[in-house]
Amino acid sequence: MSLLITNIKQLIQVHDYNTTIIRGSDMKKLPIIENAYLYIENDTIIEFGDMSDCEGFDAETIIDATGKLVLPSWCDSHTHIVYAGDRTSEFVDRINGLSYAEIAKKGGGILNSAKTLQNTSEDELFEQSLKRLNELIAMGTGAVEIKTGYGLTVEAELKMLRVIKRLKQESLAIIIPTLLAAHAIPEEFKTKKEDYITYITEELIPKAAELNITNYVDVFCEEGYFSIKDTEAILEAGKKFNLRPKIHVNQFTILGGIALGVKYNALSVDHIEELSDKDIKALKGSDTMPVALPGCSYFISIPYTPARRLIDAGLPLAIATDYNPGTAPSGNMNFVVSTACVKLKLTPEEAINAATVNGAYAMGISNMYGSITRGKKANLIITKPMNHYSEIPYAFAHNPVEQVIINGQVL
Ligand SMILES: N=CN[C@@H](CCC(=O)O)C(=O)O
Ligand SMILES: [Zn+2]
Repeated sequence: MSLLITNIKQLIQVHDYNTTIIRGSDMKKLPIIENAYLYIENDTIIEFGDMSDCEGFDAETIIDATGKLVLPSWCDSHTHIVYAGDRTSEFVDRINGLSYAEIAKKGGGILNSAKTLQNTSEDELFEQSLKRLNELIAMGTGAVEIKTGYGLTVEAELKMLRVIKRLKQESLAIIIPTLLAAHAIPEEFKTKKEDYITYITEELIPKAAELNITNYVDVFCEEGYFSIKDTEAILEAGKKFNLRPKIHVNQFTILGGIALGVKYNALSVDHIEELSDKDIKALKGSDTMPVALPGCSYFISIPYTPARRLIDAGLPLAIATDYNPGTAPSGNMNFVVSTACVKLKLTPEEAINAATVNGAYAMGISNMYGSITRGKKANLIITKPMNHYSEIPYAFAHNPVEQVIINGQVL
């Protein structure tokens, strides 16, 4: 199967060499070719260049992209899209002034979603999740991380993992599963949190590892959820099964989760609505990607990640949706890219780098995804007609995506 895309107004995120992470001031650069072509064989990018050099390709399919842009599809490195039902009643509570903690206290929050998921059949959970997955693919996402964390029992967490595995089998999208058993303390463990930690470390993680579906472990390191000591015990247990951390940190309070994540060589530390100079120091020189989730800040009205401080300190940054029923019920990466510009003060170049190469890095797949590079997988967005990539974040809440290509297949 071969595909030639011609007359591309701007071919975006073009790298001759395998770029796997973009840091600091380099995030301001977004390499493009104006009036370009792109040639794909099967699932792989074979060649690209100036339209004037587009000769000798005998492609089975030709797409004329006159007036349109082509860029790598979005890499959404933080989602919780496997959930059951919704939490619309909490939405109204929040409008009426209740905080995330207050809503959780009155029986809402993660435990509410866990109860619903435990009572939902595996098939039904799969159907609901597939619908969300297809919606976000249509909005330009080609690779997505999906967390467990609404099970909170061995049975329900494994059910979530099996659903993620099925999504992986049935969808063209690249799916990276993460085990988030330490998402909240179940009601029955409320007065004996230590026992839940033991349950996770001695039962849940070993059983989940047996399924061989995930390479990552997550913890909600936050006041009222999992302390630094709890988080360390879980990361230590994960390490025995080669599960690399991708953790929730600094969403509401700074507990020291960033330094702990770096100590355990976390692939990413996510949220960071709160940030100290000590956190920045811990991240410097590490292989850990900070991830901002502006959709969550928008939806529950908490501070936006101080992204400028991270990037201006020479660090990389990824952005993701955090798609979940409680704090970010949207998988629209176009909105995230726009919000990153408007609220996090990223330039369009920085936001696109954060949502492509660095998003792929935060899923451990940036050697194959996230940029237009010969030999990398052909995961692409063809936009609607527009003049410049800045229009993607500028026209917020518009859908800039006309066509999505995943692993060389036009959807
Ligand atoms: N904060 C922890 N986890 C999710 C929210 C989960 C929920 O409220 O259902 C987040 O990333 O925001
Ligand atoms: Zn999350």
